[in-house]
Amino acid sequence: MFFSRKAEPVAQKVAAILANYFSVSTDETLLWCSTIEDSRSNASARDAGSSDKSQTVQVTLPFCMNSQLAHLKDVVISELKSQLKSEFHSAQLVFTTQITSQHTKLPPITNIKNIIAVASGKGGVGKSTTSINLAFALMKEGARVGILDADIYGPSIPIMLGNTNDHPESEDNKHMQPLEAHGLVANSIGYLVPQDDAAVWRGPMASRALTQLLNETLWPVLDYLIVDMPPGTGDIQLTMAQQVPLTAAVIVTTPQDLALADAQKGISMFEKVDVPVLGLVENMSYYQCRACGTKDYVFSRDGGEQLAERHGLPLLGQLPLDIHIREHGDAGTPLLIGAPESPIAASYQEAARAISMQLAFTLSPRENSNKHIKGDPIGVVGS
Ligand SMILES: Nc1ncnc2c1ncn2[C@@H]1O[C@H](COP(=O)(O)OP(=O)(O)OP(=O)(O)O)[C@@H](O)[C@H]1O
Repeated sequence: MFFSRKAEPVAQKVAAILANYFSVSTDETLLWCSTIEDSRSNASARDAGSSDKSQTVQVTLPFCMNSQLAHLKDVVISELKSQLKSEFHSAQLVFTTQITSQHTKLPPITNIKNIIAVASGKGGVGKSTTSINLAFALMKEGARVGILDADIYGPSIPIMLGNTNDHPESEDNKHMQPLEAHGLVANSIGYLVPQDDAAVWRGPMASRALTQLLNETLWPVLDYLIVDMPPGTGDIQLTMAQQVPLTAAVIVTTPQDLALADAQKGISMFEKVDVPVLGLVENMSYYQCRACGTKDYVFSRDGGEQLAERHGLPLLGQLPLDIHIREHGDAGTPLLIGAPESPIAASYQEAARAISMQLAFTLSPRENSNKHIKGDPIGVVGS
């Protein structure tokens, strides 16, 4: 078996179909497509006097979308069948995922391809809930994901992961093993110090804690590390955004005017430090009555959409105010784990795919993109 470097006609057709599907250029999608020729089948085809070549087109997507791959494959195969004279079997099209490490101004952290800050201008809008569910949603879509709870003033990730009594282990007193819950690797200031201690830290100590957590954790190879930022847009958040090699940021807001004004400040803060904002997630967009299905727009309507439009940013998702989101978070089994087949879980996954695609389509790959990927350290501690 060998890989062909130049795109064979079938691979070119696949690239054109994908370009149309994702509304990007064929130049981009051609980079995803390669042809694998099975020399054994070719030999047997020749023996049988046939000139048929057994070619497999391999598509390596630079973003994750596992839940949609079967549908995408159906679309490509049915288009190909209408375009090709010869037969093309479904087994001749293979999809894989290889998330690219995107450029950052600061040098990358070992093993982490992309660091995504989830931030909100205002407290209590559901930033941590959104962070954890997006992390699991990205995982479900096929990415390797970790979460870092940088919310020094109210670390809630340990509660949402149901492992508040666990502590990261260290063999050399310098580095920590991250904890693992439901397959997600995590670290949080909440695992290390009593909450009341961290809550009185001043700015420099708080941002030093974040860089230490980031640098001293033995992260396995991760496509995405989600960083749950402390709420607000003050000096502490600005320093954190400056000191960490953030690939991009996602802003969480409710549709309410008050929250939107603060979300706007969040966008400006990341712009100031040259961290691209991928888009907005609107949380608590509406409440849907379980008895009659009526939607109430408790915190106003479509504010996130309008703010996104004003800044030319995508609205990555709209999540309802829903009792299950809160209950599953409190129980240590976030919605994506506790109710993975629910429509709300599907909405988080849609937002996760949008984030992954935004990263792949709007940012530039890092030079020497894999130099900092050293491989998984031995033994991640499970809970
Ligand atoms: N969409 C939602 N539906 C129902 N409850 C939600 C939703 N989003 C968040 N919550 C609940 O609202 C509360 C605050 O959420 P969360 O801790 O995620 O907010 P936060 O913005 O991270 O807060 P902080 O500013 O304190 O860091 C939690 O009890 C959480 O379970």
